Amino acid sequence: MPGGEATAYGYFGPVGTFTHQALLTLDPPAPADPVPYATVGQALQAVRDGEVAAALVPIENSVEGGVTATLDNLAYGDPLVITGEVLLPVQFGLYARPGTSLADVRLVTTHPHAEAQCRRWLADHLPEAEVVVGGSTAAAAAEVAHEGSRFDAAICAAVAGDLYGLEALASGIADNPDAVTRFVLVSRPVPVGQPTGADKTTLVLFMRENHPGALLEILEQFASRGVDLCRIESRPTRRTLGDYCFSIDAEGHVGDARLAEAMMGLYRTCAEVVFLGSYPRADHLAPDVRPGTANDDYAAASSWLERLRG
Ligand SMILES: O=C(O)C(=O)C[C@]1(C(=O)O)C=C[C@@H](O)C=C1
Repeated sequence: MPGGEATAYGYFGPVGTFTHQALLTLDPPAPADPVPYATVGQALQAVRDGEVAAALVPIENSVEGGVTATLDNLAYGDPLVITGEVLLPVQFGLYARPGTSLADVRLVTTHPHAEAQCRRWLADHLPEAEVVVGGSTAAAAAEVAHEGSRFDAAICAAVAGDLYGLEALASGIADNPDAVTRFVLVSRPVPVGQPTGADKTTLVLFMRENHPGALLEILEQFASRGVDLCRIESRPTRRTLGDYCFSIDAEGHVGDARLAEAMMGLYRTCAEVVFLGSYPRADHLAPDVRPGTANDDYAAASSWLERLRG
């Protein structure tokens, strides 16, 4: 970087995406002049290239599930780590150029996750309309705003509709009004922060070979140490059809003895364990520590073993 290390953050843009709104709620706040990128891949590549200090990208939605562009990029690209997360309730509206009525809408554009979250409304209110999925909800709004755009309307946030000079044809159109998207702040590998008592750890696990009970062996590492999982999904390894790895969020921090022990068990059991960071939970929920799994319990067990070994 000319002029030294980058300090600005990147995000999945343009201005007006849900990711941009989530960025504005970061605590501590993001440095001034965040940089929008048109795709999750470009935002994460900018972090790898040192163009930005970190990037905020969506990873999971309460209705549509994992954002595969993010999960796969983190699992397979050059190493990156998650240092924080943000939760944002997401609500959608249908926005069009002023003067358009609902009856005029034939062609709609939006982000694939937004389309999936408004499917019922679209089937009920615009059964004849075609939906073309594109970059992001805000990019869809910007596209519709062009005079002469082939699209009649965009599904996006009210912020994006207003920003790009569109008018709401309908608001609150999500099939589930309580949907929440989770975003993660990603940087190049940095020393892991201190445990806060309410943390999450993200891992990707590659198995040695497929065999009966392989997933159970992974789950046992967590279960026997009283570690709860917040998310587990399988993703193709891209090697051969039917070969999958597991993307996991576990409750706790690599500095917590029970999670560290579970990770050592995974290291022994799996072909590869990709550590994607331990970071504070956005909901500040502290884990329910099962009897015998606190740091003191592990320390007492180690001292006992040391005494036995003389
Ligand atoms: O397109 C946007 O506005 C985004 O920030 C992306 C994204 C997603 O990837 O899930 C974020 C939240 C909504 O669920 C829909 C789209």
